[in-house]
Amino acid sequence: MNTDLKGRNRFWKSFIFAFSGIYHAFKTEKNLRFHFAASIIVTIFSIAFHLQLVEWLFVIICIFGMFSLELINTAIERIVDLASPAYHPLAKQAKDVAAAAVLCFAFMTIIIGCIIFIPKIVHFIRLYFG
Ligand SMILES: Nc1ncnc2c1ncn2[C@@H]1O[C@H](COP(=O)(O)OP(=O)(O)OP(=O)(O)O)[C@@H](O)[C@H]1O
Repeated sequence: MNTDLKGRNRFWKSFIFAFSGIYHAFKTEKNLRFHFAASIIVTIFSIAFHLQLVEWLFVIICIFGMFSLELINTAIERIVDLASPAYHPLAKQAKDVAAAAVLCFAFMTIIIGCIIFIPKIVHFIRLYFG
């Protein structure tokens, strides 16, 4: 019973720690705030264009995937700053490779966004202005 309660406390505490991580990253990383603004705009467009279920799934994967990668990138930056405050070529590689992972995912989201939204935007323009 006692260990049950301890386990449950630990479970909720891990949520609180995770949310404080999100809060810290949001406060300090302007890229994360940019992604947040972009994801709100994409969500508004998704609602306006009445996306199909599969399209919504791709949009959700892109939004949350981007946030997750950006948070991991922030964690790597902090670890590198802690381990190597002075310049070191390995510290540079670690930060640059982590940033490259974010960039790769960002390219993927742009391609998926173009595949989903360009035909809908073209259809909209033809319907109302063509
Ligand atoms: N300790 C270090 N040793 C070597 N190169 C570094 C080190 N710290 C940063 N760099 C290089 O400088 C770049 C910018 O690092 P900086 O810490 O200013 O920004 P960041 O933490 O990578 O990104 P952000 O601006 O999103 O916080 C890194 O991508 C890396 O190439």
